Amino acid sequence: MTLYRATFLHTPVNPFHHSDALKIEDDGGLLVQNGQIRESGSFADLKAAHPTETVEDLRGGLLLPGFIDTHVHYPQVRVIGGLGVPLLDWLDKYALPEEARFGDSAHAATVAREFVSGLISSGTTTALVFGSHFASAVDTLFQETEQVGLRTVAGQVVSDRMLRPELHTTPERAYSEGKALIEKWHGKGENRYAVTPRFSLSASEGILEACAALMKEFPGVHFTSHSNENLKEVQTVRQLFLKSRDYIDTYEQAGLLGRRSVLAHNVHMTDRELGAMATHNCTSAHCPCSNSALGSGFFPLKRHLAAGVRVSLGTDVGGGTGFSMLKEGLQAYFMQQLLGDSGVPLEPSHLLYLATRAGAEALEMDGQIGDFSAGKAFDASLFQPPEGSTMQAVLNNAHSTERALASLFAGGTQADVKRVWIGGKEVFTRRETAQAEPVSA
Ligand SMILES: O=c1[nH]c(=O)c2nc[nH]c2[nH]1
Ligand SMILES: [Zn+2]
Repeated sequence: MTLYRATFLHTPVNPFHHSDALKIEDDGGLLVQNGQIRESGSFADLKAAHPTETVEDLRGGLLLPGFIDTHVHYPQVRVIGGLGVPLLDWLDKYALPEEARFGDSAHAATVAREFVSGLISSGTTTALVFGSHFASAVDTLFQETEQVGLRTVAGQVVSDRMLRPELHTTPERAYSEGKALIEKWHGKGENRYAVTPRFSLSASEGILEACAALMKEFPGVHFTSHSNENLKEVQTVRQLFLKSRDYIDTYEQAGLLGRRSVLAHNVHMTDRELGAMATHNCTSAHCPCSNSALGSGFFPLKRHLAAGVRVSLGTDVGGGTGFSMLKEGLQAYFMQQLLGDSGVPLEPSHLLYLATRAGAEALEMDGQIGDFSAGKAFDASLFQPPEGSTMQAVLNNAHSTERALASLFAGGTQADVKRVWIGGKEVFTRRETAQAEPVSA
């Protein structure tokens, strides 16, 4: 067993429901055996109870539960930064041409490495991933995540209209390729499968039926898609699905909504749609950087909470601007501030919860990951800014550990991630480089 000594913070309960949800151990101890946390508390108590265990000293930074990104696109790493256009134009101009390249296995393998290393080096240990339209590229992604150990819920993206011909499939092929991928990867190591129609705009009723058939045949799989992101998209979906009451109803009528369903965005929601999401116990993945970059709109967090809809956080790379869940937390905070009375004032506890435990709940993995309680896997990220950096000065002089957490969300980047563990295995260690010196006159 290893006794990790660290300043750690976590949210074992939901801060939107409990005012004391943020738990802080300034000099904490986590006793880890076979990748699982056996005991969690103060270092002094754990050391007294286990005087002979090996101690690994992680003091000097903040240890957080590994981030859980609940909406991120594997084939969009290289289109990060396509600014200046709304969703449907962004898809045509940036995302879809790049996604059409994933029939090329060498390209798919190179980007799979970029994608997985981008996530773990940002402190993300679990991700709900929008895969590729090409089954072979999804297989490549799972091979990479299995090798690295990233906890991954992913699936083949399916569509049969309004994208481009290379990205279209048929209901029959969507079913047969999905079935083969599920049988190969769902439950293998830390991989799970998510049935993934791209969005109702690009999916006929036949595609949604094929998705439902897979979910009926394999009840443990997850479901993910997009919904209510952009007004033009919403209007088009309304015209395409004349028998549906609204956007959410297109998925609801197909029988795709349940406890393991995560819908990204949900910016333009009716009260009926929020009620339906609450009834089906599914989750909205809020992607604030993407919503800002694409000008999609302000996420109605207050209305989600009032309706009892679960909310988690996603980076939405590449509509979003990078893999940092710290940046997503900050952008969520900014947008709620800008909403004034219609917004929810977010505190550090909310940001940490949204970036960690909320994702575990969205994926129904909260019995296993999401916080540092005894019994959870040791999935953790150590944030320790480089020597001489501004962030180091800020954290070292924070008035409290809670303030340090707020500062980390405000100014932390990938450069501040020092070490990352998944199930007790260290999957990322920062290479220390020579310190930059100011040039003297
Ligand atoms: O943000 C988004 N990114 C996408 O790739 C996409 N496809 C459909 N809807 C989408 N929204
Ligand atoms: Zn997306």
